[in-house]
Amino acid sequence: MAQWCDTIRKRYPLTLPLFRINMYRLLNNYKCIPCRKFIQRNYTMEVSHNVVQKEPQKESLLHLNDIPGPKCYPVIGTLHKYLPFIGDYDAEALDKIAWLNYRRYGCLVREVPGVNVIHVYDPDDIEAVFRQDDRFPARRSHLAMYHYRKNKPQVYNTGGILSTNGPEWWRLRSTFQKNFTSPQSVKAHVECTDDIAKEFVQWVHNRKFRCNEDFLIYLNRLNLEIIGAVAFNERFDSFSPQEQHSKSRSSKIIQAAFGSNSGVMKLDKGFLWKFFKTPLYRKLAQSQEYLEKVSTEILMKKMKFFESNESDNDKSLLSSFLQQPNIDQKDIIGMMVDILMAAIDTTSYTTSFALYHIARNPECQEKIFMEVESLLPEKDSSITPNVISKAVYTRSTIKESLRLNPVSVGIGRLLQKDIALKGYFIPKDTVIVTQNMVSCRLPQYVREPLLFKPERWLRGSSEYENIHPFLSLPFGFGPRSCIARRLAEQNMCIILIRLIRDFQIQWKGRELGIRTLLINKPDQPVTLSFVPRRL
Ligand code: HEM
Repeated sequence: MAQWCDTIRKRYPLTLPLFRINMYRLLNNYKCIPCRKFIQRNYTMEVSHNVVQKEPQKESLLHLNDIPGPKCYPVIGTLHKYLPFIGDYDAEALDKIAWLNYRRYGCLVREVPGVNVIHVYDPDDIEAVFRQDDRFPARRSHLAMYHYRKNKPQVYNTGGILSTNGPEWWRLRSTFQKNFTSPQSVKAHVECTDDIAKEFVQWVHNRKFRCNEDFLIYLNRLNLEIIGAVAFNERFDSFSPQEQHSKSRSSKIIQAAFGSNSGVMKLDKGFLWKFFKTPLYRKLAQSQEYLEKVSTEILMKKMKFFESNESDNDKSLLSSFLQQPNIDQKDIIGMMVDILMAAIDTTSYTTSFALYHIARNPECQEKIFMEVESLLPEKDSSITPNVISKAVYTRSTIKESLRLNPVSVGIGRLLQKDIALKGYFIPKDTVIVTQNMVSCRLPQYVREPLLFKPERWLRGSSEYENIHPFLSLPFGFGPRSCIARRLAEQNMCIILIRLIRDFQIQWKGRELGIRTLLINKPDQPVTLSFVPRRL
């Protein structure tokens, strides 16, 4: 204890002058207990990180309610922080709130927007959260969508893989993931993805972009085409003039995927939709209905195709789903809707940020080009799984872009067991949000964290850094992590290789920030220019 007090007295005047008076008052009044709390909150790097406890001893730990955070009132908890005019938190700027919370309260923060939510910033603690030996890791999210699907038993068996927890989630996950995760089945989609990427590059050549156009619109269309082909063996013809119309099928799917995703977090925080159909709930329901309709049509078509025994060349995920014995049509419809919801915005936003960083870092762009040129000496050489595995620099560019701009600020978990973090007792059923996006930008974890440096991920490079494995988790972690990680990384790699092989890309906008709508959306148009390369 004496050593801890010395640590505070030595370091505190330099680092936290504003809290000086309070600190000494606390030390005098409570001897070393506040000292312990203080260190737990602020100087956690110096305290033992051995936080993974098999059975945390509740009596010797601090209470959850003692975790620092915004003031909590009866009934409304900390929701007042999000109220217009009264609160200073903006629900579409969760990254900024996370910064504010970190600076105000330290690396473990408690908010109560209806339920206890603990924000975790230290990668050692993030590891402790994910290393719990859960059979069925759970999230408390997509609550309204779960409610909507459970009230439609004629269409769905469950709330779907995104929103369902427990053994029912595992039934879906263990069945569907076989086709998503095995390296062989993912590699089988390289050829068709490359064909679509080639068509897209040709379209960009012909299109002659104006500098103020939002490239995201077209990345959405591209990713709809790719996921349509890979998952359902279905083309949407999204780049045809008639499909560019806002009432076309492809436009409506893209709108419905966004309409489903964008309301999730606000609906999770609210509860009125449980009693009557609020406008946001109605928007979610309409979006889900449209995705259901399209999925059902595609499924029916595919089943007829199957019956006629013409499906031998069909390598789509849907074709393999239809051969699974322990799922039925309703499970498949749920999964198809989840795929449409989860695939388009995530991959398009991630690719937008990658292009943004690459365009703003010409040296990095040149290195990618050199790599791509050596792998594809002719522009129309095919991309193969071998090319992707050798595109090491391009892949580290994607990794670095996801470090700075992950699709979600962090990962949510509903604790399945009691745990201890930083000397606090965190009971089962508490919601944890790991704040990876903020932590990834902190200098104690990454050197020059705001610089875009793919080399920091490259083993063998002089700039390689041994980054904590739980710092950047863009696809989550463990059995509940993104089911399509390999596929998404492969798709992005193919898109980048194709675009950079043909164009020099320049950024024409201001600094790109995010709107946090479950999936972090660029906060302004993605304005790029594409200068064709001569070679
Ligand atoms: C760059 C692209 C993508 C990123 C960054 C991403 C990221 C994520 C993250 C962070 C999660 C939550 C993981 C967790 O809780 O541990 C997740 C879950 C999920 N993702 Fe992705 N994703 C991407 C693309 C896709 C695609 C293309 C699909 C579908 C084809 C997809 C389908 C899913 C599904 C179904 C889940 C829920 C898994 C479960 O709860 O068991 N994702 N994704």
